[in-house]
Amino acid sequence: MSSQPRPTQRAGPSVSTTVTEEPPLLAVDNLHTTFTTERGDVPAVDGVSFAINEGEVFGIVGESGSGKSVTALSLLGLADGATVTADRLCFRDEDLLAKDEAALREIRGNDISMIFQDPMSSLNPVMTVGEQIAEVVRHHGDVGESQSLFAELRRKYVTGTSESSASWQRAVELLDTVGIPDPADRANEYPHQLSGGMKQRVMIAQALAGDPDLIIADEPTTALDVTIEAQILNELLDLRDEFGVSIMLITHDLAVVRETCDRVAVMYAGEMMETADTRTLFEDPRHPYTRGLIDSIPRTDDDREWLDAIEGNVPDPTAKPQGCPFRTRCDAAFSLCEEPLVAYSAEEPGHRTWCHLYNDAVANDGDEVQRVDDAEAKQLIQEHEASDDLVTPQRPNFGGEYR
Ligand SMILES: Nc1ncnc2c1ncn2[C@@H]1O[C@H](COP(=O)(O)OP(=O)(O)OP(=O)(O)O)[C@@H](O)[C@H]1O
Ligand code: NI
Repeated sequence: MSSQPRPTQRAGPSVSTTVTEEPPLLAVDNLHTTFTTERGDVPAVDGVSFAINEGEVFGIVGESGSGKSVTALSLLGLADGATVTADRLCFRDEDLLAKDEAALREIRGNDISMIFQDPMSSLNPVMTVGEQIAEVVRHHGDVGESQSLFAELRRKYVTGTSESSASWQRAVELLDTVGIPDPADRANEYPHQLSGGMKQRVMIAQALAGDPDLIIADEPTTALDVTIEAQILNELLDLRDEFGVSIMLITHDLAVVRETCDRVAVMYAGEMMETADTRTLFEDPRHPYTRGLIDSIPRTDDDREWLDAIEGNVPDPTAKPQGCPFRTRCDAAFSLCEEPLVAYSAEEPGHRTWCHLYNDAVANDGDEVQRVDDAEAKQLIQEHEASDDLVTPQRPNFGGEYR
């Protein structure tokens, strides 16, 4: 993005990026989210698989319209008007698809929190920020204060939360944790009294109040200038280091990914293009789409226009080319690209590329096809599809029944 301060580069993934003994915190296998609209079905997420480990910062990156937000919303039952299916959608060993709305609400309050780009979508403009956080703290239930409806309404409309109460003090502590100066005073302010960066911090504090294991942050810094962005991202990384919370970071900015994420999934048109640990993705990008995204990261301050940006746009989900959805914009497209996509594993564990250039019957120099045996390649694709192992090499043994 620019040479302005960025979060410092962490020394590589802090968590094993490969096969873990423990089941992942979140396991998503073959997720499909289809909206039913007047103009027909919109397959916004079309067969996405990934896993997030404990304490990991996992990035999802892709251009606008690639299905990042819908993926996140689908995990928590928030994709209104959509049908969500998956071979597996598990938080720890719990099947999220089997949960009803009340159970999902509990999970959203206590296990998985979401932070959005626009803080005002989650902050209440007529409540002080301390009040809003204290409410979440009480709901989480570890301060022993009454959370009866009457008590909450009385606090909300009459007394306010007492500043000597444990929930208020916890709220102030959380505001301090996320780097808000003078937190005791700030707690008494309303959202509109705070700058964009401070509002975003309040949202993070609110997300933390339920003591979650996973924070899903959807473009949390996109609306902020780069300096504030760097601070907020650092704040998020500190939370991971301090509390071991896992973070799913959604962004269209690969520069942000490079400096914050342990592992990353590149999405395009509702599908996976490539997954790898972050260092591998930047050192050895395999998918032409990933290369295009990396090439379009501005290198200097003056270079803000994305000179090498990939031409064209993400196709509408209703009008995707069959086979690889990227092929119509891809310089390396060749005869096989109309065949269904499968994941090809690279040498580095967990590095997978959904691109037929990496079919064993294709000889390529990583950019261009040198030779292809079509019949053999198609055969391999079919065998590949049948072999679930290749698509999810880390598949843990849950032993449950999943839709
Ligand atoms: N409620 C909805 N009804 C119909 N289509 C939808 C709905 N929500 C999203 N979509 C479509 O799903 C696709 C993916 O959208 P999504 O918001 O997930 O993209 P994104 O990767 O988050 O993009 P951005 O970077 O702009 O936030 C888009 O084509 C979008 O138009
Ligand atoms: Ni989005």
